[in-house]
Amino acid sequence: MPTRQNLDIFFTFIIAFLLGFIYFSYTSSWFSDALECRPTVEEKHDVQMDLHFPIGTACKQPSVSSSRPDVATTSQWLAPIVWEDTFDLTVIDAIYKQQNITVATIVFALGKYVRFLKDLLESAEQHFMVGYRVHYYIITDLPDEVPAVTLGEGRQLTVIKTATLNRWQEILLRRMERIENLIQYELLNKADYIFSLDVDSKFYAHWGAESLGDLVGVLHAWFFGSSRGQFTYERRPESQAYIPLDEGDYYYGAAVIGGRPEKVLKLVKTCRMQLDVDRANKIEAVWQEESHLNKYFLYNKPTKLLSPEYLWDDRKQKPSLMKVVRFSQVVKNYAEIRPNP
Ligand SMILES: CC(=O)N[C@H]1[C@@H](OP(=O)(O)OP(=O)(O)OC[C@H]2O[C@@H](n3ccc(=O)[nH]c3=O)[C@H](O)[C@@H]2O)O[C@H](CO)[C@H](O)[C@@H]1O
Ligand SMILES: [Mn+2]
Repeated sequence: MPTRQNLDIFFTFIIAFLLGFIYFSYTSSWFSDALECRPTVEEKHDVQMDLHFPIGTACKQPSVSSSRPDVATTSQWLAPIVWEDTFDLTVIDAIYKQQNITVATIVFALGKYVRFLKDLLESAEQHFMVGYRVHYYIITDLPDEVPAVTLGEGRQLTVIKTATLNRWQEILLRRMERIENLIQYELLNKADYIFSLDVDSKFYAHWGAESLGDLVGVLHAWFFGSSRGQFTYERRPESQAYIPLDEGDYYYGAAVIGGRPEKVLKLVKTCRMQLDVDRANKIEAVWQEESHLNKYFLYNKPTKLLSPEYLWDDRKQKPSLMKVVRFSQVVKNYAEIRPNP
């Protein structure tokens, strides 16, 4: 016969167990992932990253001739260069949608640059990785000024407070180090892909999973088609970002850097170390972290290149080979917006 005391102990135990269960399921991401059957990043490496194509998906037959004879669609090392009409979104989405990926999107907005966040985020919600999980990480010294933007399903935003810096050059030089920390302490096991984006920008058209790759660079709008001698690489041998005049593939814009977390980590860590050496030697590369990025990409080739459709400039006339502008730098008054000349 159960006594009253035994029953009390029994029910207390049940209630404690239920409370523990609820607490654990709220606090443990492992638990919620397991409940949702979301694979760990390691499992994804093995299985999910295969380009599995669902049986019975209708799509056009690929052409054997080039769909874009007017532009180069591969680099010398056979990395694709992504242009409109070089990919079939039906096929891309059939492959990537089922991978249930999360794209971490890192944006710096310090000082007056917070004013660009609203347009950037609102346009991203319309055009950027729509239908995929996106986690924005906004790094700012003015967290209270981050605008409230309505986010779609599967999309979230985290604000990270950082110290104010009074030189714009310093803000740019420190980007690599901050991205390195964020990946190392937060994103390695949370994100499948990463993009770092300039905040003074806006999305105008589709930007989707065709942009994903192990290491992704973008061809700078102002230097596309220029000869390598004209690229604004760092030309002083004293800097770690030095590139000789007779070397160089493309001029890459630092406004867009992408890839798998471990690949981007290697990039930002290497650039940060080179920046540290330059700092110790009291030399600042001509285009700050962009010069170091260009050096990195010269000797560590990106696996996917995004055409200038993915980094245009509102001030620039659109040539006929540009069938679409997806993402573009907005016009700004440098003297008014930057903390120093
Ligand atoms: C299109 C492109 O590739 N742009 C690059 C270019 O000039 P940009 O003129 O595009 O540089 P920028 O003034 O937009 O600065 C780059 C980014 O740093 C952040 N920021 C900068 C200043 C500030 O006071 N607060 C703040 O938050 C913000 O995210 C901004 O978008 O060269 C810079 C280095 O000199 C960077 O490599 C930029 O990515
Ligand atoms: Mn910019």
